[in-house]
This record gives sequence, structure tokens and C-alpha cells, in this order.
Amino acid sequence: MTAQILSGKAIAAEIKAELKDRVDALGGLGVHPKMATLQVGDDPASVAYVNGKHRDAEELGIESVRVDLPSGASTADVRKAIEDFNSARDITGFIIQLPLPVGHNEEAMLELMDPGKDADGLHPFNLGKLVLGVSGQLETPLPATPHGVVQMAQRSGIELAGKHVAVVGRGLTVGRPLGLLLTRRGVDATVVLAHSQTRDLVATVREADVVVAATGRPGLVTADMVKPGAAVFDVGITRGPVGPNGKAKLVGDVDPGVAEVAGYLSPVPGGVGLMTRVMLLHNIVTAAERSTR
Ligand SMILES: Nc1nc(=O)c2c([nH]1)NC[C@@H]1CN(c3ccc(C(=O)N[C@@H](CCC(=O)O)C(=O)O)cc3)C=[N+]21
Repeated sequence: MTAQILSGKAIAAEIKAELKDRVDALGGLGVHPKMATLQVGDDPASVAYVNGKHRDAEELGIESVRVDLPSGASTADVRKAIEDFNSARDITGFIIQLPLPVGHNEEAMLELMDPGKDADGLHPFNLGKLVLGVSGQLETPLPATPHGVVQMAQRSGIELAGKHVAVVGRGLTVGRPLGLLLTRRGVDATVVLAHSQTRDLVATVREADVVVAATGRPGLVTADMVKPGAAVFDVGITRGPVGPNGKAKLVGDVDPGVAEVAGYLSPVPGGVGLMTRVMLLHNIVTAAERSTR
């Protein structure tokens, strides 16, 4: 058996088309959503992702601005940039690209954001709403990567309700919020949130109908850990050494051998990363729509 490869590109394109219609409708009301990004330092991976976010925004006719601070920027500089975004009337939503260089308190910086402009869904208020919101429509932005994984599954016809999902990784941006999202009413998955201290990771993951790997450890999930036919979402993205073409190879958390066992597999690149970007734009468009009500 060889896994069906899930195309992040195709699914993101489908969502972009829907968002484009919503942006056009907003334009008819004289509302023009605008995205902003804050990046501190010049980590090449961050530069590549932030560039991608601006390209996507442009494609949808969403204006965007970027503030890039040098790696030596002080906490006061970062705070000032966030406060400027908060008070700018024309900015609908923004992201603080993570990780911030060492020395900055990420949690404190995320907390400075206006939660209504949080395009990543990572402000403690919005995470709190996710904890509280077991059912019904959430009026707050969802964390972009977890939302992207759920959309990718749903739009690929991968059933989640009643299924056993193993989320490997307990990080703030993916694992922890994904566990909450997957167990909401309407999604209805049963979740095991595994991590580096999980005793028998092989047996734990092998029970799962759906596996989400979000550890940043290349090749951590191997074929022997995957139940035949399971759907495997690879959220890991690690840059390998720069190759002869001058580009770094991107590697996921999932070993290529998994393709021989899994029923579905999201690739790296071309998988969840593209979903993250589009769900961030979803949060911006939704915030702009909210401002019209
Ligand atoms: N505040 C914040 N929000 C984030 O959403 C956030 C973050 N910080 N820090 C880092 C991670 C990582 N992340 C990715 C986004 C796009 C791709 C992506 O577009 N990947 C392409 C390839 C891009 C490339 O070539 O580098 C793909 O997988 O096909 C990957 C990873 C967002 N993150």
C-alpha cells in the first residue's frame, strides 16, 4: 500500500478562492483588510515563511506591511512595534513571527497584542476562549496551524469523529491547542497528546487512526509506529544543510518510509505549512468581517 499524498497546495488554493470572494465582498462595503508581520532578526527560515505570508496576502488582494527589526532589537523596540500595530486603525490583524531571538519573553510579547488583531490565535485570551469553547461557534481566532490540520483532514474526507488521534508534540503553537481543537463538539476526536517523556511512543502512536507529528525532530515517526492505513500529518519542518542548488532541504518529522504504510500522508514541503499560511489569512478576513457587524 502506498499513501495518498495530501496536497497542501490544492487545499490551500480552494480555501484561498473562498477567502478571495469574502475579501471582494468586504471591498464592496469599503472594508479593506490589512495584515502586518513583525519579525525580529534574520533567521532564514523565518524570512522564508514571512515572505510566503506576504505573497499569499497579495494573491488575495489583502494589503500587508512588515516590520523587520534587527536581531539586537531591545524588548522596548519589540513592545513599541506591537503597540503601533495595536493602535494602527488600518491594520486588521498581525503576527509576531516566532521564535523571537533569545532574551525576549515570547509569552509576554504575545500578551501585549490586541487579542482582536491576533492573526495567529496565540494570545492567551484567544487560547483561553479555545479552552472554554467546547461547543458552538468560536468568535475568537483559532491557532493557524492546528486549524490548518483540521481543515486539511476535513477537506480530504478523513473522518475525525470518534477516531483515535495521536498528536506527537506538546508545543504552544501546535500540539497543545490542536488537542483542544480536535476534542471540540463537532470534531469529536479522541486525542492522545504524546511528547518526549511518553513512555512507549511506538505503541501509543500505533493505536492511532490519525497521527499528527509536531516535534521538530526529523524522521521521528517511522513506518513501524504507524497503523496500516492511518492518516499521517507531518507538521515538522527542519532545514537540512544547504544543497548544491544553494537551498536548504526541508525535512519533516515523518520518515519517508511511512508512505508505504499510511493511508494518507501530508508532505513536507507542500503540506501543512501552506495550510498554516492560509488559516492565518482566514483569521484576518474573519476579523475584518467582524468589524462590519
Ligand atoms: N507567530 C508565528 N506564527 C506562525 O505561524 C509560525 C511562527 N510564528 N513561527 C514559525 C512557524 C513555522 N511556520 C510555517 C509557515 C509556513 C511554512 C511554509 O510555507 N512551508 C512551505 C515551504 C516554505 C519554504 O520553502 O521555506 C511548505 O511547507 O511547502 C512553513 C512553516 C509558521 N510558523
